[in-house]
Amino acid sequence: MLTAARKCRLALALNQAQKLPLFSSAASADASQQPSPPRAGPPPIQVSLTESAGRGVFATRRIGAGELIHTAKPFITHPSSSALDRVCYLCLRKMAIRANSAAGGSFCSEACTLQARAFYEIDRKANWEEFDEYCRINGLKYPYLAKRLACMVIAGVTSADSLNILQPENLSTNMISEMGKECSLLRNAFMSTDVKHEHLAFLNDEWYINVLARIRINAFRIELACGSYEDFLASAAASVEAGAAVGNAVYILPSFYNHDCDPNTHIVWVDNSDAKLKALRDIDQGEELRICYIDASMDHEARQRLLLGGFGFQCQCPRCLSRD
Ligand SMILES: C[S@@+](CC[C@H](N)C(=O)[O-])C[C@H]1O[C@@H](n2cnc3c(N)ncnc32)[C@H](O)[C@@H]1O
Repeated sequence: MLTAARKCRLALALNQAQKLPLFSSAASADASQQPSPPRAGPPPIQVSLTESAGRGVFATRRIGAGELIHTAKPFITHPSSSALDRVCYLCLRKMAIRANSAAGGSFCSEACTLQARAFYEIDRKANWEEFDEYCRINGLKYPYLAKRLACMVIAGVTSADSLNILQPENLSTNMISEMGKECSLLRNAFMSTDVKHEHLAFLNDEWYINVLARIRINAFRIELACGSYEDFLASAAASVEAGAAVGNAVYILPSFYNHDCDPNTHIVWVDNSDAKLKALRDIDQGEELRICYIDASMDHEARQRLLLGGFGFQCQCPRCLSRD
């Protein structure tokens, strides 16, 4: 049973989420048929509390196997360092490597240029040498998502608390103390620019730790699938090109999907960071939609270890309970 206070908190959180551009449209496509054009209207899902895994995503009607449930726009993206000169700064679409491409990244389209212009300008003002070097030596990727979010906040395109709706990871004292260094490198990079100090007031250790705790548990590694959008609709689970990782991204609605080692839903990226959620089998109205956070081909022990270490929960899905 939900208490009135929990219902109220959930309603507030979802109301906040609905103000963000979470998804573009829902589409219907049976695996055996030609893909049909995207259908307008809200996707057939809702976020509600689960029995034991916090919030989750539930079907509001029967969803057929192969159906594209919805497409979600990312809230924050960042290219991986190896892909910086070959993917779009904003949407991570692959581009031809250009000899004269800007050091801080370039864009695939006018639309991406316009959408990112304000925070791209902030990004380009700062000297990232020390920050990049620290991340490179320590093999860190998530600080780049925090850096992008900081640029967006400074540019005024989002608020400093915009990720608070997402579940945070419980961080160890060790992790928290290491984050202090990352935060000071991030802050120092902006301090050397003409950004007004009052616009940097949010950028303290507490903000950084809160943001990283959410990014660590909710960020997706973006790997583009082989083939076209039609291939994606027609196949059960699109395959991924070798070395296809183009970056990382944080979404709002996809972050509410819980994990299952035998999932009924699959998330793929076809040509950019727009996430496509597709039903892997028939899903009943009211059933929870779950994706797999890890490589489902691993054995039971390895899956449990990874989920506990990386996401902080002991998987109790039917497959794990049967020790498969
Ligand atoms: C990406 S979030 C999913 C949404 C989350 N339940 C929420 O309320 O925001 C991942 C977190 O959800 C919980 N979770 C996801 N799948 C789970 C599962 N199969 N069993 C238990 N907890 C799960 C864990 O706390 C995990 O760290």
